[in-house]
Amino acid sequence: METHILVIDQGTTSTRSIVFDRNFTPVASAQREFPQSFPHPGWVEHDPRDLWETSLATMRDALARSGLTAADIAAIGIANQRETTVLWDRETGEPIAPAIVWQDRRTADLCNRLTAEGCEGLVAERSGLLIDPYFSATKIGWLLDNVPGARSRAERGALAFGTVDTFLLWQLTGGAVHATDATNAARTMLFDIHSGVWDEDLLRLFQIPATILPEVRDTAGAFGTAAATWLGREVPVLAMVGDQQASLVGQACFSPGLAKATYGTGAFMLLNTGDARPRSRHRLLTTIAYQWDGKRTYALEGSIFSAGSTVQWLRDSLGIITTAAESTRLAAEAADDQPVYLVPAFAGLGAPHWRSDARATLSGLTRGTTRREIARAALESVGYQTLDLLEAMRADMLDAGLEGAEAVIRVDGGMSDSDWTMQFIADVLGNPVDRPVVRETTALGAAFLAGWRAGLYGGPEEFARNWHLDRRFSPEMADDRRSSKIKGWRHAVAQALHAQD
Ligand SMILES: Nc1ncnc2c1ncn2[C@@H]1O[C@H](COP(=O)(O)OP(=O)(O)O)[C@@H](O)[C@H]1O
Ligand SMILES: O=P(O)(O)OC[C@H](O)CO
Repeated sequence: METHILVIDQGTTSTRSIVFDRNFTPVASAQREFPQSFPHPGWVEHDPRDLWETSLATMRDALARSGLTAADIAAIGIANQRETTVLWDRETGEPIAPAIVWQDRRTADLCNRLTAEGCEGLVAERSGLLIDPYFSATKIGWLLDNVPGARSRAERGALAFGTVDTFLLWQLTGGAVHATDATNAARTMLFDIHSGVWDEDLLRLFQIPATILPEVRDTAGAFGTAAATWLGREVPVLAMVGDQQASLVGQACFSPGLAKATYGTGAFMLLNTGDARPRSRHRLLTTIAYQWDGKRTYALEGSIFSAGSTVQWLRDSLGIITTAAESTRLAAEAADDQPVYLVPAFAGLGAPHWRSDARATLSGLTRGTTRREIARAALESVGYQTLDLLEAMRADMLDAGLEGAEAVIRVDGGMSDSDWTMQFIADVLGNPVDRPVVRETTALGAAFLAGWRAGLYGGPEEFARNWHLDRRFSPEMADDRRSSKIKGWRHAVAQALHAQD
């Protein structure tokens, strides 16, 4: 009986596969890490074969652990790290080079040049994005120009491009399907998010031949069939979705005004804007939240580069904690009267600043400062950065004459385990923060989309009714204390930015 869903969650540092039953309860999972490669400063690469092999291995392991067989699986859903770029040979399926990961900054000079030449308007208008090495377009161009023979092979139709979803689908279907979904296409900087097609002007600007591009399909829909070789029987692939959009779905943020924030290594906040595509005046991204039945729903997105990674820095570089959870205990014991600020610009600052040259600062130290105050400053930095994103989102919504973001934000990701941090976020936002019972929202979102399309489950309304609150964190901080803390943060950010000027 085809009663279960198998999800691949292919992330930046590890791949997981989870088997869900028809009520979206996870019944078995498997996880594998794979090597990260940093061949030069600012470069980040993955071996695309690792992404596929860990996907296959974890799918098989999760299925074996569930005690089920492929005959019990109604559909496969894929959620994936976004923007990461793969080029492969259509004949052999072999990648022509390592995947260039979303974090890779090697095309920064080209992006700066295009911005200086005034191309930002066209890019923002069509793709909803800012010109930045984060997105796929300049990564593809780099591969075409730097892998010997790549451009001419691409021009004669011998190469295929894909984000990770597309590469995994190609492998799963034995090269039969070269497709992506609208959420992933929206991250390439080559896609017209308004009409839902590859954009000829952007392709010309970034010098990308159309021959390499995948077909763009609905987020929930038919993507072909995984070959019987992999799981012992053919299984349809019925959903593909970028991981941050997957968690927006998993958090049941289907109505305009609903927002989610995922706190993992970095943090990503997405606000559902419905049919509206507000052009951000505060350096946020306009992106596709999901597409089904040919209809696109949009979102505003802000990304914070350092969230959980700031806690990892306390652990691995400073050595002042031994586990991530210890940061919470220390922060709770910190002296209240010490205004210590950590601006975690370890990899520059993301939205709304987009300053890759900014560097981290730790300020307000006195002779009495201990690791407690530093741990608290690290956790608080996540709250302040969330505030900066939320304020930018509200201002954009107001400018566009749209309803502002609803007061409640749904949170998930590893760091949402920290009650102290979630309470601080609620305090500094002056808004409630809701944490759901199920925090595997990325895989859950992909499972819902595939299960819905497989006919195992009703639509979004039914799924939304099954979203359950674990805990609401309500703001408790006094207004004057809140204002003075925010003022201190703004001052610290200004210092971090000016230090580079
Ligand atoms: N109790 C906690 N307090 C603070 N940070 C935490 C806690 N638990 C996990 N983290 C942080 O959350 C991150 C892991 O979250 P996860 O969602 O698994 O990340 P990713 O998917 O990006 O790998 C780590 O960076 C870790 O430092
Ligand atoms: O793989 P994650 O969870 O770090 O997510 C990465 C994002 O999709 C990058 O845009």
